[in-house]
Amino acid sequence: MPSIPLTTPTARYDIVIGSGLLRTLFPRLCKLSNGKPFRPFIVTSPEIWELWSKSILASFPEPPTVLFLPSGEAHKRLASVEALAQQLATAGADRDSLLLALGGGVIGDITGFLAAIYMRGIPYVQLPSTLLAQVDSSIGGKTGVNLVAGKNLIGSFHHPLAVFADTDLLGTLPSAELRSGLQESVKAAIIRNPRLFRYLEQNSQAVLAGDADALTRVVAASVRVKADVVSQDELESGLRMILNFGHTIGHAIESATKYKQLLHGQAVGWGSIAAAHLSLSRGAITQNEFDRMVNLILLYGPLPAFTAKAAKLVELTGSDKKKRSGRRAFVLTTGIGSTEVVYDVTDAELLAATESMLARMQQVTSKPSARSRKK
Ligand SMILES: NC(=O)c1ccc[n+]([C@@H]2O[C@H](COP(=O)([O-])OP(=O)(O)OC[C@H]3O[C@@H](n4cnc5c(N)ncnc54)[C@H](O)[C@@H]3O)[C@@H](O)[C@H]2O)c1
Ligand SMILES: O=C(O)C(=O)C[C@@H](O)[C@H](O)[C@H](O)COP(=O)(O)O
Ligand SMILES: [Zn+2]
Repeated sequence: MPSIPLTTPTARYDIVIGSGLLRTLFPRLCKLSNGKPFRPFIVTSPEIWELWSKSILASFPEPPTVLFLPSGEAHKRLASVEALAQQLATAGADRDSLLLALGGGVIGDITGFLAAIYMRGIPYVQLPSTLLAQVDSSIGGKTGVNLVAGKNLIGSFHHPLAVFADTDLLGTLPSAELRSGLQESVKAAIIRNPRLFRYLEQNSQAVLAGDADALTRVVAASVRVKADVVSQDELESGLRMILNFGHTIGHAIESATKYKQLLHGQAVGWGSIAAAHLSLSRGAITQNEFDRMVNLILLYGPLPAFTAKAAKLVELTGSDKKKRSGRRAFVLTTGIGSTEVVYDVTDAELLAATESMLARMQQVTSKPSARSRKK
């Protein structure tokens, strides 16, 4: 069973990946707490609990308290954090309590933030239940919520005590969610792992069919990329920005569509295509590299169409957190497996790349998406 360590100046923990982890959760938590008593609180959604409560409860001597949050990106906001904090207080949670985030990136980001601020900080463990959460969001300690003004604008860095990525959970994941998560793995491959890139190119059938070995391999390779980057730059002062490849425009798309039209991974897929266009226009990648990147992104689609103008998207990049002293930081790809962060991308260049991405969207999608996220 892969167990990948992540070490930063403030934290050290393992990301354990494999089958059957939920069924053995309680003894694993006892080991983590070094014999100190702890009171577990599970934060999850009713849908996930319905599917997986039996497995989770199997290892607990007494049922833990469960706090529910409705599914969906639209609930990733401060009001949800306050409601959960109130429930924690009413249930008597204290600094010996341990939050367990059982869910996708939305539950993980909210629970991590709640853990960061409840009583000025309590511990939590990530139990990622979507592919996206297993390959990306459960790792690295970025927690927070959205504002109308922009994505993840409120939050903190607060690392979990451990990440237990039980790959059995992926068995109940809808196909669109699996494909959305794969966009973050494609991102990891583009920025830092040419071997993963080739594996994703050559094994799409097995990966998309949910083959357990193929998915475990993709999760482990993606986690290694993220753990390696975060270990070197915990607070995103430099290297960590590369994990934001595709997110400058991706986040603008999510914000322009009010977090309702696209899944995060789908927005990142479009944003990655825009970033590849910009990289091509600067001569940072060859036409062949560009084609392989776009083909791989679309192979793990379909990416639904959305409604937003290029100029609006460029305007919305104004709230990007990578900005330094007012200068836009942009993550370019300089080849399969390599990146460069540049500070001289002009509005005109970004607009042209965004327009090229929108033109591609017109080509590959016939009609606007009817998909809308749960409110
Ligand atoms: N903190 C980070 O570093 C980081 C990294 C990447 C993404 N994110 C954030 O993650 C969020 C997206 O996460 P996501 O894609 O996991 O979406 P999500 O959390 O909304 O989950 C997607 C859907 O899948 C359902 N679901 C979850 N597990 C399931 C299971 N095992 N079986 C069946 N259904 C299941 C959920 O109920 C939900 O409806 C975004 O808010 C994004 O900003 C954070
Ligand atoms: O962990 C990181 O660093 C990332 O950028 C990972 C991204 O996939 C993720 O979507 C993250 O939440 C984006 O963070 P933000 O700081 O750009 O809001
Ligand atoms: Zn992301």
